Amino acid sequence: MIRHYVELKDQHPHALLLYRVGDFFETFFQDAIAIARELELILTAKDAGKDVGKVPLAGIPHHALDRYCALLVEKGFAIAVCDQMEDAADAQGQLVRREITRVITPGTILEEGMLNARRNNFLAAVVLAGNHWGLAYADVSTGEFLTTQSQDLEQLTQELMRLQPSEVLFPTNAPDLVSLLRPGEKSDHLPECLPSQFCYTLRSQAPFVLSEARYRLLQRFRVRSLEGMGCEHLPLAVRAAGGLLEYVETSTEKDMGKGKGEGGKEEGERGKDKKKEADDQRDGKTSSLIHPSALKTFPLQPLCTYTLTEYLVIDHQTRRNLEITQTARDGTYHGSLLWALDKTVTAMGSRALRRWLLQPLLQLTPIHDRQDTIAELVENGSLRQTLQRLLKQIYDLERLAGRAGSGTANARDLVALADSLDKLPDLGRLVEKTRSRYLQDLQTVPPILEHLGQHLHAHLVETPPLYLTDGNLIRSGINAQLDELRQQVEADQHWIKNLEAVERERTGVSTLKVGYNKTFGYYISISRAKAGQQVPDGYTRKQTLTNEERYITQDLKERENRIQLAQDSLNHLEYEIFAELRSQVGEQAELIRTVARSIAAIDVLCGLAEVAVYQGYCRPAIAPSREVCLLEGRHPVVEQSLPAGFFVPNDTALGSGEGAISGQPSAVSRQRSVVSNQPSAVSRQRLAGETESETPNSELKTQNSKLKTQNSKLKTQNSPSPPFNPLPPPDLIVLTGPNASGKSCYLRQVGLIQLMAQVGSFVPAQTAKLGLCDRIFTRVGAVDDLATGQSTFMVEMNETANILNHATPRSLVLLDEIGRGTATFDGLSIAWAVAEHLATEIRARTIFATHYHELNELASILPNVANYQVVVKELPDQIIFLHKVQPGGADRSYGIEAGRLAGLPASVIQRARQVMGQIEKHSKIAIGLRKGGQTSHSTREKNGQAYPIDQPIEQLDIFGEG
Ligand SMILES: Nc1ncnc2c1ncn2[C@@H]1O[C@H](COP(=O)(O)OP(=O)(O)OP(=O)(O)O)[C@@H](O)[C@H]1O
Repeated sequence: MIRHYVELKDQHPHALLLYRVGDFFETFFQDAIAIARELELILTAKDAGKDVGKVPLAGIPHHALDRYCALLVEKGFAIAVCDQMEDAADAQGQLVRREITRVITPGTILEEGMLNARRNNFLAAVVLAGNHWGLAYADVSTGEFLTTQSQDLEQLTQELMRLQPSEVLFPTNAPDLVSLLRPGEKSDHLPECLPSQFCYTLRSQAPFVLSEARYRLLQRFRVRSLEGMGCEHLPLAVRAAGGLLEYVETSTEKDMGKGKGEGGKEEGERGKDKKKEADDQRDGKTSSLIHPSALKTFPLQPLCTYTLTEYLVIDHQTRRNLEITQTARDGTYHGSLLWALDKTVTAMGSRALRRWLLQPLLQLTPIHDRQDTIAELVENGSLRQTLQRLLKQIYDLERLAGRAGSGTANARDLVALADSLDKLPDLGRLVEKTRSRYLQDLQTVPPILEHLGQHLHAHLVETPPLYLTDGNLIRSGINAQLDELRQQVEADQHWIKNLEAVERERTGVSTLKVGYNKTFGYYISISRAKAGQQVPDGYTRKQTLTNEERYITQDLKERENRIQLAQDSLNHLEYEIFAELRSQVGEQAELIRTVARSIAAIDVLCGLAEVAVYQGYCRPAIAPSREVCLLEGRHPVVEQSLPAGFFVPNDTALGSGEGAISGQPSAVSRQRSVVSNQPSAVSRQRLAGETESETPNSELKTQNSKLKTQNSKLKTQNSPSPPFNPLPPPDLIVLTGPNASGKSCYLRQVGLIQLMAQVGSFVPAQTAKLGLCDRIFTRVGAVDDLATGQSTFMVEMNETANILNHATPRSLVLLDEIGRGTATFDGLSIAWAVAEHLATEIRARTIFATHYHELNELASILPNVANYQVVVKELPDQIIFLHKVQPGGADRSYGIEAGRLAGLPASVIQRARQVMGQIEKHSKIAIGLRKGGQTSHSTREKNGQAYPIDQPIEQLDIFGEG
């Protein structure tokens, strides 16, 4: 047995091998040590013979296989399940025949209990060629199969972070090709651009070679060219997709028992195995893990090619900072944007919403389509509610179709699918008179699906058993042979039922009974007292118990055999009829999934309409401009977390000019860019203490005033703009305010509203006018990244560098404090330079929240910068947070007050106040900057750059009085 184990292990070295021995799935050697550690099981030892000695052993009870497998897969292990294919008794002293029945890897799960209904389970494949890359991904449970190709490895990392694949295939020339690298495991064969938190399966290069990959795709989808799939001319995308397909196809081949090993099955033995499967399942012996005789192949949808530029780019940091699908603090769903918006009623809808939030759109038409549908569902509340009631009754069609297509659906799955298909005509009628595109998509139900639902109902009983080989799946009146067999079994069972009365009368033994047990089958029992007197004619003793004797008769045995045979034929026939039904469903898997996607979209839109109604959202006007214009905007998550009416809404006005969107700068932006060519000079002059009237560049001034006029004109045309500030909307807002006043909240609210608008959702504001943006960047208080050995400050600088290198005038940049992790003046200088660069060189729409009040100076230097502050009310002993954003800059942070509220000892607070007094009195830099350069600055040249220097700074005497 150990030798067989080792042989199998050699064939599946990347997987933990669970080997059925009686009631346990055992593991030996390293696998035993691994599962004992991972599952907290007891590690024992087994004697493996004289030559080997004791080997480590750990096992799990057979009935708990699914649960333990789910745990292991979640931890990133692959598992090979080796089951017994015959009873130990049948083996007659030989080694029991065993086979690998299923190989599960994190990316190829189909088992319902192991999948999260509300999110996709992606398997990805990556191909690299220098700085270029190809990425394909598939969800084998829902059939999605996509591929793309691009350059810039950073983008690849970001795309993988968006997908969060459960397993990534990577071709390499590594000698150890079969190993599966668990999250965090390092390998020399993995390039740095592949994030280490995923599971990697190293594959050979062969299936990823272009010709091989292309051929496989052509074969699979029965096409002559990949043109229709959009990737004929994208070699890296084709290679990744072909390599992924090969993995999926070979995993199923393996699962089908095509692998070598002791138990390679002959065709003739299949029937016997089915019977064995039936027996085992009846006895509750086997797990519900997909059986090899059932698993065909994963039905994947035709390959789709996508480009990264189709969607709003949200990098991983921004996804985390905006808490789109999980909170930044503890990674929970509760408290995320998804949580606030998810009012879907189906698993398909929930998965779709997650996808939509992670891929906001860049094109106006699809955004308008979604908005139109939400608007219709907002207006027509009764339609929305009836739709949601109906949607609730629809099961996960995407995954049910997948299980049918892969031959793993059970009868309950098909009944659920039929019930769901039955609802389609009702859905169609309900949306008959609707106007918007998504609702109209549901108007026509493909007749073939309507018929399929009826067909399934006509064949399958209402509540079939869980196991397929137990019979009682198919209704009577469907198949003549089935009816005949059933009648025969019923007649024989009737005969046995009557036997007790007949035999009592014939033998005169009134206590005679007819019974059944698994070992002996049917028997006649007579109490021992009576049996002692007289054994009736034709009775053969079979078993003696304390109080009774058990007999059989020839007639009874014959009937029993007939019942058994008929029942076996019956179960077999039912299974065959069922399998035929299942493959009919499988043939329609693609069509079912198309309908499922329309249903999922409607579910999402109904949910978004519901949130819009109950939370009072508005439909944003989206235009190809640079505007962010919000009246009474709110944070969608914080608002829902606070009691009704507690959230303080705030206005936002940012950015103007249209040209940047289309790539053709408008007059306004052209003029602004003239300004942007000169800013450093201006700011340097300001910093150097020159007043505006002394500015030599009078042309610049004229440009600026023209710009202001144009912007205010634009603003009037683009009403409704909030009556927020009479000046043209700035490109950069410097946002100051005390600790905990609401700066971060405001910043994120603007980002989330922009994102929601590009998802097509209504937004939490009274009115909203938003330009399409190409990227949202955020930089929010960093934490040490110990894993990569980066300090807080370095993480912050990396993130800032990324923003400055990639932001465009179409981007929205949200900066929550920069430069905090270093010396105050270093930090302030960096913050200043970053803000200046964003406002003048990049001209991205930016909100810069900061405690460096000195940055307020920028607004008086640069025309496209404005100051806002979150105001508080100061009482003698405390401050009251008003959470209101208003024009102007705060001059204090009330940090010491925040410390007092947090419970710092009174003596520390008092001392801090004293120290602050001293610093304020003596810090020339701070005072100088705050006074807007009115103090005597001078400039000097260094490396060709002008920069300000202050009067020599006095040594601060913060410990004394003077
Ligand atoms: N507009 C608002 N209405 C009601 N409550 C708000 C509002 N904005 C923020 N808050 C509340 O105030 C708390 C603090 O807000 P936030 O974290 O945004 O402050 P902050 O100014 O960024 O503070 P710090 O400078 O210390 O980072 C939030 O957790 C939220 O509960």
